[in-house]
Amino acid sequence: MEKIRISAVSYTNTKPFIYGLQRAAILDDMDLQLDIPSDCAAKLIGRQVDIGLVPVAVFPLVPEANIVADYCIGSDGAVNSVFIFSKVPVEQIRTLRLDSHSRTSNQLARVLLRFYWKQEVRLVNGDTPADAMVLIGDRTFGQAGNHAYAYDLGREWKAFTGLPFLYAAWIANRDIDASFKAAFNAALKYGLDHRKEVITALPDYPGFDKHDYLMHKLDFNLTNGKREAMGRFLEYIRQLDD
Ligand SMILES: C=C(O[C@@H]1C=C(C(=O)O)C=C[C@H]1O)C(=O)O
Repeated sequence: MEKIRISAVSYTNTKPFIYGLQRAAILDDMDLQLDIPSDCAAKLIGRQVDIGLVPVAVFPLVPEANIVADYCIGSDGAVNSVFIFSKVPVEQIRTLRLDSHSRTSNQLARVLLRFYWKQEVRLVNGDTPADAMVLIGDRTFGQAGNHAYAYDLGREWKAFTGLPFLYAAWIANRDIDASFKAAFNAALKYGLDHRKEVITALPDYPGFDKHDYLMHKLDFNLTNGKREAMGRFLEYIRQLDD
């Protein structure tokens, strides 16, 4: 059998899933690759992999996109790893630097600035100085106190919409065999059920509570509320360029 090629996020948020997949009966049926989120997206869109844990902002770009798992990267309120770090309060932000690792959170920042905070901002790339920047993943751990203003975008989305948020989901770009999907879901669940072991094996990050992050801030269940949030979010993204 051809191996199923899978791209998963290389951050701490995905470690419970990796723990489960590495102990799964289907381990030999998979070619598991770890990538930053923007590369997960590019590989799934370009058909270099069959399944990816991909940022929801790119769903419309994935050919034959179909969700293959009941688990995801989400939060219900603050997530503690998706931020706008800013030199000024949000109503004074004029320039925003995006994060090259991100697809969803860059768009979430733009959506919140436009429709929630009602700010017009200019986007800048690379090392260009800016009033504020988007930063996601492990590079944010313990960093909130080092910036004049830190806006947790999971918290702000909930304040805006009352909804949880879906950052990334397990998406395929073709039909996946039902028995593989069942085993894949079981492996993800096994990893989530063993989060305590995963947390114990992680390094400590100064000023960052890894237990709280993986047990409480991240919410891994792909609920109806998160699906609703995805629909709302994709609709806002469409309106951004109007
Ligand atoms: C919560 C997070 O969720 C993620 C954010 C993503 C994005 O902004 O494109 C994509 C995948 C997830 O890793 C995080 O990375 O901190």
